[in-house]
Amino acid sequence: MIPGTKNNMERNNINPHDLTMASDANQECFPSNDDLPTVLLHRLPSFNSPLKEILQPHFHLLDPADSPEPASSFLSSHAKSVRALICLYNTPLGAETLGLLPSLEFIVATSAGVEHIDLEECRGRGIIMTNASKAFAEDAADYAVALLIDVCRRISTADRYVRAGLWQVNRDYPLGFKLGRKRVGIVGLGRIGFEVGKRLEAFGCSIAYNSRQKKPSVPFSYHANVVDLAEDNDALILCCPLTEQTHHIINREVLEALGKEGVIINVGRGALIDEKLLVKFLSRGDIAGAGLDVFENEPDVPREVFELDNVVLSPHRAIFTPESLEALNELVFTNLKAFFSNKPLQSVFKIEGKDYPVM
Ligand SMILES: O=CC(=O)O
Repeated sequence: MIPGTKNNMERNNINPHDLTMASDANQECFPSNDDLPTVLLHRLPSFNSPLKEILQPHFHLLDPADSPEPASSFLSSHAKSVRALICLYNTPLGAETLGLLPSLEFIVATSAGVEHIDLEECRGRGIIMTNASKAFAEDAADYAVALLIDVCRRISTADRYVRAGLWQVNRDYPLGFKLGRKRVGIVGLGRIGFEVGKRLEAFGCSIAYNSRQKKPSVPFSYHANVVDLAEDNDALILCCPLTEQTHHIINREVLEALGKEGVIINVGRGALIDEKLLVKFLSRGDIAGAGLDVFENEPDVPREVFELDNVVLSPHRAIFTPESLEALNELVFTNLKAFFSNKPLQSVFKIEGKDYPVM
């Protein structure tokens, strides 16, 4: 366990600058301050300031946010020696920025999804990459299941009903429907999708999935095609990364196959769904409901869904808890330490060939 995360620091009253996290391997690797590898902070989430404190003693950190210069001129003049980079999911990392970093060997994405990173460019340059789904999978899966239960049992709607004083007026609040024994199709069986499946099995649901390849070691049934998955299931839960192949993977054909009783939950990325079409299907009752943590143009949410009681909305928060941020900080630190000590990385994904990241 990494000692320097905020919760731990508060609990244990530790000063992050006193941390002695450098292992023997680290000491061998970084014998003096001058030899600390340069790590660029390509924007950190504002709510995750402990990460900087954790990394500070072990790496030479370069943070454009500390400089009054615009990021691009800062990078042109200071970033030639950057060997590793930490980046945030909604900050694009394109060929132009990567071109300012000739020594870059390693990218640490602090997100599960990496559609903001130019993967082709990284592949071409042989840059290694890790993402954060290992830290986030359990919390994202809890949230996906919570959204599904909320939509099925109408919990958010019931909350609004009670708060509006409608219970006194009408005792017949409409029934929701049972989750147990429902058939659930998971789109994308990476770490998050697998955790969703595990949880829903415990509720007595039957689980099927679609992903690029059948996974020999999982007990869930595989559908090579999302239309078939929608046809055969009562709910779809989207957990896959956004790529050219998965953009609008939920299209008219899939929504029609899901049908009037079908529910869709999205904790992946907004653009996995053709959002305008989804709104039409929801408004007309052509699918039963949706639980949406992500949207095509965040933070904009189509106004029409505000009127719909069969939709539960959430501001892209599925992955975040204090615990998952603590796990993220641990993962980022462990991976950087491992990379610069030539040790195996956690949650690395291959970026040669046609491989895409797992969420
Ligand atoms: O949505 C957030 C992430 O991809 O980590």
